[in-house]
Amino acid sequence: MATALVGIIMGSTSDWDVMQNCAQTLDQLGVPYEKRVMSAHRTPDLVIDWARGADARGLKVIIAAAGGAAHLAGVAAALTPLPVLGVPMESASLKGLDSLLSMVQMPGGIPVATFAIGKPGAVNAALFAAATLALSDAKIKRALEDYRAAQSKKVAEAKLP
Ligand SMILES: Nc1c(C(=O)O)ncn1[C@@H]1O[C@H](COP(=O)(O)O)[C@@H](O)[C@H]1O
Repeated sequence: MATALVGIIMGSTSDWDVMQNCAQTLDQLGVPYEKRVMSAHRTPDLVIDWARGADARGLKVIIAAAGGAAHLAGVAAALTPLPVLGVPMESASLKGLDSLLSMVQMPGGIPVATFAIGKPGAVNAALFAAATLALSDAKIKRALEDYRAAQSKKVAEAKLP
């Protein structure tokens, strides 16, 4: 199995329903990844160990998903020099606005590149991670070009009822 280049982490198994779209997109592009559930609130020691070791394990990009008081991405970003992409999960009470704001409003100095709430963000974070890797990987670049071409064809050929 190829060494993982992307680490997908999420605050709860309840985030997987949405985040499987991120994993599927990376699968489509042939980008190797690892995926883990961990929480800055519920498993702080695990997050510290995992994020501190991510760079040395060969990961290049981290995608962190969380909902509500979504601190996971920010805490991971504080623990690693790797780029961290945040995907806010839709929350039951505030529809994900809480997740979005707690992820995007990072203090200066520790960036989290924050994507749209829910599935569009999950897919786009995977595409963005792949685009970052494509800067130095011709195979991933071709896979991204093919993805775009297929997407354009689908839209151009769409039939309305
Ligand atoms: N925001 C965080 C963090 C964190 O930021 O560390 N850990 C869990 N959670 C979020 O809590 C929500 C509810 O979790 P449960 O469904 O397990 O109660 C999830 O969306 C998760 O990402």
